Amino acid sequence: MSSTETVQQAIPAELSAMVRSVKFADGVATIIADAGGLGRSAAAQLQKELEEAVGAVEGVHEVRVALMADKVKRRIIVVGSGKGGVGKSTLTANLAVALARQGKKVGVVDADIYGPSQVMLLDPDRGKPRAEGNTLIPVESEYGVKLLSMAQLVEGGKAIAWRGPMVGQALTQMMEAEWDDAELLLVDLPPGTGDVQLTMMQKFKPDGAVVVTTPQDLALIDATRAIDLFRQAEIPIVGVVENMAGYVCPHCGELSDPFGAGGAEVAATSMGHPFLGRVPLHMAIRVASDTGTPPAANDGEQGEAFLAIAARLGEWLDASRS
Ligand SMILES: Nc1ncnc2c1ncn2[C@@H]1O[C@H](COP(=O)(O)OP(=O)(O)OP(=O)(O)O)[C@@H](O)[C@H]1O
Repeated sequence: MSSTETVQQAIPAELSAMVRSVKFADGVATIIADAGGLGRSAAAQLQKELEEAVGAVEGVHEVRVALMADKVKRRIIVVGSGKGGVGKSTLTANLAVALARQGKKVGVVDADIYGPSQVMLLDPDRGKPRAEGNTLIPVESEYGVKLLSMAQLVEGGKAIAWRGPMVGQALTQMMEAEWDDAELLLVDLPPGTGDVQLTMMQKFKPDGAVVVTTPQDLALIDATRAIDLFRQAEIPIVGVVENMAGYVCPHCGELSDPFGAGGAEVAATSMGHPFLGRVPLHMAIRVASDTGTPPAANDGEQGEAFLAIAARLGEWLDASRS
């Protein structure tokens, strides 16, 4: 006759430390195990091994395994800009890679539904996300960053002409994907203040927003508008980044300021928000980005500005941990 004790004895010694309770009644063995700290596949393996070991016990007709997992406290940081083309996607990809290098588990959501560019930046091999039921499984980029982008879900080169509700659904599917152990989601927003931003703020309440601008007056005015939108939605502003700040001549290395200089810092400070740093306009940044090798993945000069801004974001995340 099988009993709770015989079921317990059937559990392999190397798994028993994870088992919290075992019950056996009417042919059904119920096991509760602690899968905290285990990744998705290790947890699935633990479940399978328990089912096999206990299922082999005479008199056991059914094995029910319940795994307790650590609840990952996942935070959401959106990267926005008032205006297109200021380098929001480039910054998002490089911040993600830099934070992953610091040991953070990071996911990137490319919410720039109409002009997704994270695949080119982070996963030029163009992996396809899998789906389990209705849940998407993000692609693992080679930089240790998980990625979901509309570009993975639609055919390359096709224009995306969606209406508001469809955009909201696509965003929701990406945000509610199986992000597993990711503790931080960086969301690359489309430029401006449209449907995606509103859905994002109302439904997912980001923990903070990074606003990117270039030094031109027009970009700064638009950035101010983006900051205002976040402020109205009570999303804390992590800070402002000035991209394309100063042109580094690829021939002589001289720095000039075709778009002006320092405007973003002045604007951020006057609104009472931190200035996170500036990234120079450098041809090597564009070339590296276009070939899917974010400068922050390497120790070269072009990655330095991104690494410094990522460190500031990391400090902000640590300081605002509840
Ligand atoms: N600091 C930089 N130096 C050189 N090129 C840059 C820099 N930042 C961005 N770029 C280039 O500028 C272009 C626009 O950048 P990116 O796509 O990141 O902007 P965006 O704000 O996300 O644009 P969109 O509005 O299309 O989403 C890209 O070709 C990118 O490689």
